[in-house]
Amino acid sequence: MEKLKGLVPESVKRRVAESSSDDLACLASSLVDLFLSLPEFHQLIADLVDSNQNHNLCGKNKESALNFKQKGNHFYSTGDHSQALRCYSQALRLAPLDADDNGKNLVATLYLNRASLFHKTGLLMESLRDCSRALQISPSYSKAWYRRGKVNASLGNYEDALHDLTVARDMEPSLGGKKQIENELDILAQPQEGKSTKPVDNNQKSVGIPDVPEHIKLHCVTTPDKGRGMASQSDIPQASLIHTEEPYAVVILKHCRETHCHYCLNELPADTIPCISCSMPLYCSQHCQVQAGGQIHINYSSNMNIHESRSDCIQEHIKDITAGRSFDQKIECVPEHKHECGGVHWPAILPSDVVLAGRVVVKAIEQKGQVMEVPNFLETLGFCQSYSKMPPESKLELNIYSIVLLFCLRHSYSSEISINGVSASQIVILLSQIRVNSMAIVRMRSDVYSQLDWFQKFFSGEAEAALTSSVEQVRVGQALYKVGSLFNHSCKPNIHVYFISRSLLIRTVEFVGAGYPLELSYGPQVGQWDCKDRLKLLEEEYFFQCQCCGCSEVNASDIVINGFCCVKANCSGVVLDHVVANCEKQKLKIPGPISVESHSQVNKVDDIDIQEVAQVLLDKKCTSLCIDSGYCLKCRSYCNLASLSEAVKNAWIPLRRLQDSVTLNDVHHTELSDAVKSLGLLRSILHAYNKGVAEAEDNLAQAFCFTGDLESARGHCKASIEISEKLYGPNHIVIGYELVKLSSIQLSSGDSTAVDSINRLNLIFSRYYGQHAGIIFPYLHFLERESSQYFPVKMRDV
Ligand SMILES: C[S@@+](CC[C@H](N)C(=O)[O-])C[C@H]1O[C@@H](n2cnc3c(N)ncnc32)[C@H](O)[C@@H]1O
Repeated sequence: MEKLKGLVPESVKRRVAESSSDDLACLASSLVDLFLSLPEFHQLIADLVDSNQNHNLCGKNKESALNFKQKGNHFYSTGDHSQALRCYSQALRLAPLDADDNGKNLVATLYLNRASLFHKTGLLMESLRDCSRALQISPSYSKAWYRRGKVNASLGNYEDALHDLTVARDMEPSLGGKKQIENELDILAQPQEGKSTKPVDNNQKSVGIPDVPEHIKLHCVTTPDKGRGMASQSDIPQASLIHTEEPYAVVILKHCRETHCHYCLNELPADTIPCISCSMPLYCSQHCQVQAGGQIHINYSSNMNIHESRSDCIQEHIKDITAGRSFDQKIECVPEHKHECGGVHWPAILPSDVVLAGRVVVKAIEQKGQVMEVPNFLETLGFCQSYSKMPPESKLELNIYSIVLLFCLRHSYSSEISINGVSASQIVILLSQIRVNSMAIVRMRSDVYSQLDWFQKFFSGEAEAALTSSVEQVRVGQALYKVGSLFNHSCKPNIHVYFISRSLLIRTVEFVGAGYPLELSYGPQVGQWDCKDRLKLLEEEYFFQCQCCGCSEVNASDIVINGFCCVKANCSGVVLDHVVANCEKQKLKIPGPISVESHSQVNKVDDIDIQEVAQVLLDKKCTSLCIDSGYCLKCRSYCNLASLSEAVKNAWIPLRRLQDSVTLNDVHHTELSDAVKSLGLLRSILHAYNKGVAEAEDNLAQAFCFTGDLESARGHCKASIEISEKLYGPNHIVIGYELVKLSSIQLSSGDSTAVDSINRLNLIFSRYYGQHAGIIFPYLHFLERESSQYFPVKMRDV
């Protein structure tokens, strides 16, 4: 792509830089002509769409599949189970569905090999699913019936095991084989201990998305500052579910391609399923595979005779297993990966948002039922866009990608797709809409589970184990939601977004009055960053100047978050550097008199210290408030910020070193004591509620956990939380995440106040995630279970 950019003449680049959404068609038409005249462009398209190249990234390849199968068999026999699994799964990814391997279907053989591996390693459900997959492809595969019977027997599912083994015996051609199965059947025929129960297949379990209560009705409102936005027609209590929605289009992010399902975006199980026509996507279940790639058509005719001359219940059993019950579920009418399939490279190579644009175009065309001459579907989608406000470099990229995508779609989807200035400009607009309207689908960072390891190590007496992770969310996908994109941003959001699979759910995090805007955070929040950093990010990523209450009204958090403390002893005032001071002055330049009432954010703060700090700004009711950098806002004492900033920089050196040592699992005592001294220095220079102090406290908590000094760890963790409470407010989800750490430390050190922390974090989580808190964050169940085991009396009192 860089090469193409370099081939665009400077004069055209200037035109692109100056272009607006109104004159795009003419510009795009010149670019199409330019690219068509360049051999390099034709080569690039050929590379992206040709599925028959030597170094094919995404196609099926029987030879490679057989190679991986052989390696898998080798690792299996030498006992290297994880390598064997990797090889079988890779072979499955590469094997064409109709490939033959010594008279057997290769894919069915691979599923069976993997099923044997799972059986051997105790992954019984995975094994059962792979047996069924092998049988759906080759219903008369006696070894697969046999393996299925054995796995069902291991699961205690004796009735199914009997049926499986009966079918296996009948289909087994060799006499020796038949005899062996007879023996197994004899053993099963003896009375079995325990009850025969159907095992629950978690792979097929999906969480139902609840309906929004009927009395909650949202409507779209328009304001001069923010355009369209959403509001409620009536008052809404805190923690109410106000909106759920399925995406219009979704794409997995590149870094999650090997770890998450390409359809539902959940973490992949061990028994991954590949796409049937290419080697790129991986799915967690056949349901997701079919939703993404379309229905699989297997020719059952050659297997029709397998039902003959068998009892009704055995016939029913064969039909049940080989027809694949999971396909019965309702299939979306537009399989979203289908047009990218067949081994072409472009879906793997182009950026995720360009692939997402391709999915939007195809879905829009499919829904219309005809390929449109001009894809004017954008109007019907109704997303806003900010093309004209984008920097020149982004505009050029969008213009190039739009033409490349059109060529890819014409090759892979429909030759009727027209490529001209009008269609290319429409794709440019679509890409710019995706930039500002798409949402990142997130998941809780899975190494939260490493906390679980850490925690269990404490209980088993391995005190040197470390608290390895904070609770974090990772982006796994990018999606467009038609209604979801109408919610505007606030750095002090009153609603919270989360995802179950690909479904969007929105909940209020505080009481919201009728008609009041419902606003979520696009990323930055008050308490996380100061105002200037938030404004910068929103400007750079979303191309707007934030007009939310957090950025336009004085709030205590923004004043103290990067503040220095006053040089005068016992003064709780704050000293601002010139960047923060200028930013706060901007807020006060709002036309009209400044009254205490207008600054609702400050009035809401109930903590007396922090209110005192902020109140200094509001005591003088005029626009010429003195927010000079370097002077205490409360007592006006002067503070030499230049020398203090240098001291702060130096104080961070030992703290960062300590952090690195924790990461490397190698903490020395001297490092720890240097870091404690640095924290003391930071506390003497920075304001008591400065974010940097909270981070230093958190670093130390982690390091003391590592060394097993849980009392110190608990103290630093609490100190960090106290600051976060001032910056975010006491019931913010960030406090919930920090309480997870604190309660883990408390539980580990036998401190019964863990119960209070767990109760508090449960309240916060249910406010943000409602009844889904445990699904989003399974570690909650673990904390509850452990605390009721160790402090049963206290838990009962709650
Ligand atoms: C996802 S859209 C939200 C819906 C949009 N207002 C509309 O009319 O379609 C994002 C766009 O809304 C506007 N917007 C959202 N939050 C804003 C805020 N806090 N301040 C100013 N503009 C905002 C910006 O133009 C931004 O690019």
